[in-house]
Amino acid sequence: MSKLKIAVQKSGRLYDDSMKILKDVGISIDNGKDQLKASAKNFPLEVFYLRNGDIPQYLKDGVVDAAIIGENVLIEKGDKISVVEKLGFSSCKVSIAVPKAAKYSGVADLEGKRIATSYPNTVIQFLEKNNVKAHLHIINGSVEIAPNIGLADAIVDIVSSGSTLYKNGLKEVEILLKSEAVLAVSPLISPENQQILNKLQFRLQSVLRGRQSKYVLLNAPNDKLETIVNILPGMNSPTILPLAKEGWSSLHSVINKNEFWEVIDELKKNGAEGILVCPIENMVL
Ligand SMILES: Nc1ncnc2c1ncn2[C@@H]1O[C@H](COP(=O)(O)OP(=O)(O)OP(=O)(O)O)[C@@H](O)[C@H]1O
Ligand SMILES: O=P(O)(O)OC[C@H]1O[C@H](OP(=O)(O)OP(=O)(O)O)[C@H](O)[C@@H]1O
Ligand SMILES: [Mg+2]
Repeated sequence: MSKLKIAVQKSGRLYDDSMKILKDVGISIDNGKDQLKASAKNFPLEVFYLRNGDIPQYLKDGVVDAAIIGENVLIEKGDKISVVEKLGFSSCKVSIAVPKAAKYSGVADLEGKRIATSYPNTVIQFLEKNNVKAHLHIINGSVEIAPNIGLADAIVDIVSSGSTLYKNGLKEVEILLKSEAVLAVSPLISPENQQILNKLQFRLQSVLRGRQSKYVLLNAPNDKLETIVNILPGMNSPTILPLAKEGWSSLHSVINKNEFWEVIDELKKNGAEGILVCPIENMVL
């Protein structure tokens, strides 16, 4: 039987969350990452542990059928590779930064300047779009140090919390793109493996939906139920069950996890008691 070949980062920022999401969709992987290749026990899947930066080429060549990869890397070197699902972790930006004291009033200020980066294609595209000519200095890591050692006037690199920029005396001046981990697919995937990918994607979607939502249970006097239903955002058809206590009910529903905390005081003020908020593992539509 055919197996879907999926690449994940061997080690680095994407590794833990990639393995976690595969585990959460119920796939258990046999071997440790030292094997470079491992089979799933209970799903037709083989995992290849690779460098994030090498994955676009493996996808293009059809060496792997799919990958969990940083979207920014695909934008840099993944033409023809399609993204089928955003996975909601490893969020970051690819930004231009300059020394804190430097004057910057717009992209035109980069004309003739030296820019250090590990993402040359992304930078070239941005400069061309803005009709600016600059000199690129391509380096593989520790890009933020380049202005301090006199190697560049500006950098383009990943920014997340901004602390690396801060520590190196730099300020973010332009955001070129926003990125997160994604599920990408090879243009050469076979129809048979596409079927397996569809199954995997279905499971991923149910886990991602679950991660976005909370299951809420609360008790309330019957005469307050209508008000409470109206307070809860995006509530669709809550379950209402009578409690043993006369005149009271229990109300159950699923709500977006970001919305719940905003209304909790309102709920309490309107008579809700014993509020429980539980995680959801899977939400199958
Ligand atoms: N500070 C960060 N915060 C959030 N996400 C990040 C951060 N740095 C990188 N990422 C995301 O995680 C991906 C992997 O980053 P990481 O630094 O682990 O590997 P890499 O050096 O880019 O790749 P390779 O596996 O080829 O060594 C990046 O492509 C980006 O999408
Ligand atoms: O805005 P921040 O939260 O500080 O994150 C940004 C930093 O994180 C990444 O480096 P990483 O730590 O992955 O090291 P690397 O250069 O070895 O990949 C990236 O290259 C930036 O340097
Ligand atoms: Mg890194």
